[in-house]
Amino acid sequence: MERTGFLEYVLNYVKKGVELGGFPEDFYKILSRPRRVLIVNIPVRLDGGGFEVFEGYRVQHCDVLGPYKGGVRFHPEVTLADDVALAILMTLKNSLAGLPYGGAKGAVRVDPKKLSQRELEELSRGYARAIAPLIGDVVDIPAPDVGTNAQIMAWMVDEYSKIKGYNVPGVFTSKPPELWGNPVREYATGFGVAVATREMAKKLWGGIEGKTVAIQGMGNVGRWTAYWLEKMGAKVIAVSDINGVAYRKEGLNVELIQKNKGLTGPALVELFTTKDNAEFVKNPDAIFKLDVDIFVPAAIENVIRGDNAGLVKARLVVEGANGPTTPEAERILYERGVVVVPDILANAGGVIMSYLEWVENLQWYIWDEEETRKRLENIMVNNVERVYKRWQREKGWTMRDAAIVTALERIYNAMKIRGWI
Ligand SMILES: NC(=O)C1=CN([C@@H]2O[C@H](COP(=O)(O)OP(=O)(O)OC[C@H]3O[C@@H](n4cnc5c(N)ncnc54)[C@H](O)[C@@H]3O)[C@@H](O)[C@H]2O)C=CC1
Ligand SMILES: O=C(O)CCC(=O)C(=O)O
Repeated sequence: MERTGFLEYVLNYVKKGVELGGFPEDFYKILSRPRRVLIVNIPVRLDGGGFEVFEGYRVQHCDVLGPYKGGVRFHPEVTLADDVALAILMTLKNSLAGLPYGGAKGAVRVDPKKLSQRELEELSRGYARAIAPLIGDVVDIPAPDVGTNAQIMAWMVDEYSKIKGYNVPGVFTSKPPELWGNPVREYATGFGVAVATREMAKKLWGGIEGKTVAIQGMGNVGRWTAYWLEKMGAKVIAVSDINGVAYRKEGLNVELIQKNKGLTGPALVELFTTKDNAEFVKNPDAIFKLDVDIFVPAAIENVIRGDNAGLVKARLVVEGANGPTTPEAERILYERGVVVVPDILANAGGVIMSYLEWVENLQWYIWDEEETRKRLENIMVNNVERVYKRWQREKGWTMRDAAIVTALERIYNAMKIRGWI
């Protein structure tokens, strides 16, 4: 497997965590490799005739704390090494959140936007069939990530249930509310990012009210972060996607997100410029340089790098995406006094909500939306508080160091007590 920059960066962060936490070197040796990797090839009959075969993966990184858990990415450029990096992040994230889960991640090398609805369904069902021997509701529980959504989870859970011959609702999470899902999961990651931002804004400035925000990426995470941050009193003045940035100094009309639930990505950015008088800046990278209090990268990994970290004007960066900040950028931001709330803390709302949905599914029980959101919010608030306190105690550490060491402690203790190390 060829290592990508992303995997190198994640391993670099883990290695630093193992050193800072005073763990034995063998612990790093174990964590630096996934327990199991499955490579699959999925043939799909194309509408125009003929077949395309798509390569996919399911990486199971570590299950010391419980069943493997993590999303599935549909992206044309995703590699096996990226998937390993994402699976390692899931092990850390699930540990930090206090969930009874290990870490995993899946991926298919495909641009889902280029498939028809029928082709997408065939691919999703084909992927579920291909990984079926290695997953299960107490074994490995996938969910959405970039390029996948609740409809895709519905096809996958249906396919898996057909193989088993009975309904298995808990084998995939983030399903539609009509099919064993919980309405909170659709916005859970963005809601969690907003809660983490609000809690950190209280620490830095005494509150979130009136603080200006720029958000990169208007997919599932970005758009719901914008929605909830505005509800909490922040002023979202810029949002971006691959084609460019929508900017309005007085604050964007974020209600448009709720009113146009079907729209995401570039289409949503365009809506702000046509319906909300926002200025459109054609260069998507303009988002980094804006004079705002808070910047939320919520698109993809490796976007804040050594070459642009110096341009970030925000005092607080909250990682909605997984792995958006490279180690070099992290050092530059740290030296400039920019606080970075790390991915494994900030975007854990998605998997925390997945856990709540899974608990409902295993018991065939249903919680209502308000009750579930309250549970999610309490867990997020407690987790931010725990990591913040640890960070304050350890001079010279970044907030990521504090989060990773806290996550590693739980994993190490479980390995120790099980006799694995
Ligand atoms: N969906 C979830 O529940 C969770 C997602 N994440 C992470 O959050 C990030 C976003 O995920 P989703 O919102 O689910 O994906 P998504 O596929 O719904 O949206 C991603 C958006 O980012 C845009 N984008 C890609 N590159 C960009 C760039 N350079 N500049 C601006 N926009 C760009 C895409 O066009 C798309 O609209 C990923 O890193 C993912 O791993 C993390 C935790 C949970
Ligand atoms: O909800 C889940 O299990 C997936 C979450 C995920 O993939 C992530 O946090 O990156």
